[in-house]
Amino acid sequence: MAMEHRSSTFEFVTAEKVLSVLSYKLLIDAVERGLGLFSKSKSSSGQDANRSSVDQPVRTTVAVPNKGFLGCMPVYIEADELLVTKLVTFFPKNENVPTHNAVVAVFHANTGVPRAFLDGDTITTRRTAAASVVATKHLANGKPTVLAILGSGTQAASHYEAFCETFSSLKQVRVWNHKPERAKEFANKDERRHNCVACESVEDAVRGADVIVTVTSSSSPVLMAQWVKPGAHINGVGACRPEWAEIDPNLMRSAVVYVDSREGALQESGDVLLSKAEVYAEIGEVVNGTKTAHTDKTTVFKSLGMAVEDAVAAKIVLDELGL
Ligand SMILES: NC(=O)C1=CN([C@@H]2O[C@H](COP(=O)(O)OP(=O)(O)OC[C@H]3O[C@@H](n4cnc5c(N)ncnc54)[C@H](OP(=O)(O)O)[C@@H]3O)[C@@H](O)[C@H]2O)C=CC1
Ligand SMILES: O=C(O)C1=NCCCC1
Repeated sequence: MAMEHRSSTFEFVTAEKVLSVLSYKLLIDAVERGLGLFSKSKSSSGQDANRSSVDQPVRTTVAVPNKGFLGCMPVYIEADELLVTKLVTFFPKNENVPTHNAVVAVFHANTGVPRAFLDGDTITTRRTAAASVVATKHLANGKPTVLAILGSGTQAASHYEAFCETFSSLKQVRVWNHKPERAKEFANKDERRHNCVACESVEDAVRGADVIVTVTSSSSPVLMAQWVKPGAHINGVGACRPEWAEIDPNLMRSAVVYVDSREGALQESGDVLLSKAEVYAEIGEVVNGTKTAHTDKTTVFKSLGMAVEDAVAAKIVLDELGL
């Protein structure tokens, strides 16, 4: 559907179209490259021939008191001539409508003229799981056989899909939710029941797990240090406000902590700020080979979500649809 915009036209890409082309196979490679470009951009000087320019400020947010917030996430990726911004809302108390809603706007980088508007929900859902997969590929200690997912909402579903598709070594996925019936519903879906079990407690879910994903809207820790197997890898995906946390501060302090953006984490992540944990590296630095993947230690990838991930996802959609 083309929309008139002054003398030019731009496309509106529906949720169905995004879903039809945004495969994890394409996305995981693209997100990995995007994370690398983002971290390389800041670590090299303007004189460096290998410099890769990514201009991505930390997300700005406006709050709707007692309800949620609107986040604005712009980025320019010079190497791909991508000028993109996502607008995303998070209203955690929503019932019967999604808690996250997003649109992604893509502009022509040479003129600034709008090029396309994309439904942003699948982009947000899938690129976040793709980022966790990338971190897990680099940081997990060997091939994971047991995955624990804390939370049973939209991100739980995308992480289940992306991890099962990527890690053929997985034998069991355990899911916990603060409302146990929802964990059971999640695990009993036809396409999941062959390898997915619902657990009554977080401890039962994470005991012995190789990889743990926290995808809750909790503002206080749900994952405690004493339950985690030494050497496990944790993807901390929720708790995107400076006063919120999902992970025990003791676990944050004792693990090797990786983030998507150091600057973002130091402004937005309660898990990092409240625990005063040291941030060892950006995951993009590991991708670039400039920081070590401490696979033998307990590792946390604290994900907050970045516009660079949305932009590379939007590029896949536009390329695949020939727009
Ligand atoms: N890092 C990133 O890039 C991104 C992070 N996120 C974050 O990931 C998290 C999950 O997002 P999403 O799956 O889309 O959200 P959903 O609303 O779909 O799911 C939220 C989950 O958290 C559970 N939950 C709600 N309140 C609590 C609580 N107090 N304690 C424990 N669990 C709770 C919900 O259970 P129930 O429904 O049964 O109440 C549900 O299982 C959120 O924090 C979100 O902001 C999201 C997008 C990107
Ligand atoms: O990156 C995103 O998109 C989001 N991150 C944190 C929660 C809101 C959406």
